Amino acid sequence: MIEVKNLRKTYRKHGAEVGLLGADFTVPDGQIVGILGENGAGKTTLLRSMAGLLPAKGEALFDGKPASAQYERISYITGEGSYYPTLTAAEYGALLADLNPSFDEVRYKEFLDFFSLSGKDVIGHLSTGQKARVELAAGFAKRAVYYLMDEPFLGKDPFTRKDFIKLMSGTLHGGETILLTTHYLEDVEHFLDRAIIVHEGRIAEDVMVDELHEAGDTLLTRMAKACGWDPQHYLQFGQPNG
Ligand SMILES: Nc1ncnc2c1ncn2[C@@H]1O[C@H](COP(=O)(O)OP(=O)(O)OP(=O)(O)O)[C@@H](O)[C@H]1O
Repeated sequence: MIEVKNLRKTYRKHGAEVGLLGADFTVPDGQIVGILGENGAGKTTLLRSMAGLLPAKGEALFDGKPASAQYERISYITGEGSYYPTLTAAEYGALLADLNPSFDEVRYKEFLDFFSLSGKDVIGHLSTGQKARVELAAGFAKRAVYYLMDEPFLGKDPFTRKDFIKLMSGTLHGGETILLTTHYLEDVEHFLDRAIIVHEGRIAEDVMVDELHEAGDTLLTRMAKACGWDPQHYLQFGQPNG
C-alpha cells in the first residue's frame, strides 16, 4: 500500500508558490492510477517527491517505508530518456544489472527486441521515441512492486503506445501498483483503475474510472471540469483585459 501524507514540495515563482502544495491519498496494492492534469499542475513534482528524488515535506510511504529505504522495490520510469547517451543499450542493461540485483537482463533484452531495438544501438544515436523505449525496457526489467512512470508515452507513436499498454497488461502479475502521469488520455481511458487529477498543485479530483464512466464522463471531460477549462478560452487571445 502507498500512503501519501501531506506531501509538499514548493518553488517560488513570480512571488507565488508553485509545485506540489500538499497531497494526501492512499493506493491499495494492484491499483493502476493515472496522475492527470494540465502542464505545470504539479504531476512530476508529485511523482519525483514520492520516489525520493526531490527533498519534500510530508511523507510518501510504500508498505510503511520511504522509497529511499527500498529502491529495489520501486521503479521510476521517465519518458525523458536515458542519462547515459554514450553507452549501447546492452551496456546500459549490464550497468543497471550491476547496480540492482532485481534487474532482469533477460527480460530487458526481451523488451528491447519487442521494441525493435538492438543491444548494439548507441543510446545517444537513437530517436526521442527510441530512447524512451530503452527507458521503458529498463524500467520494466526491474522486477519492482511499485512502478512510478512519468509520461511513459512521451515521443512514442500511437502503435507503440497501444502495444505498450497491452504489454503492460499482459506482463504484470496483478500485484504490482502503478502510478503514471500522461496527457494521452484516450490511450489510458480503459487501462486505469483510478484517476487523480492535479490542478495548480493540489488534488482537484480523485475518482475511480468506472464511476466516472457510469456518470457519462470521459477522462477528458472530467479533467476539463476539475481544471475549469473553458473551450472558449482561445477567443480571449489578444483581447484587452477588463
Ligand atoms: N526546479 C524547479 N524550479 C522552479 N520551479 C519548478 C521546478 N520544477 C518545477 N517547477 C514548477 O512547479 C510547477 C509544477 O511543475 P511540474 O513539472 O510538477 O508540472 P507537471 O504537472 O508535471 O507539468 P507537465 O504536464 O508540463 O509535465 C510548474 O509551475 C513548474 O514551473
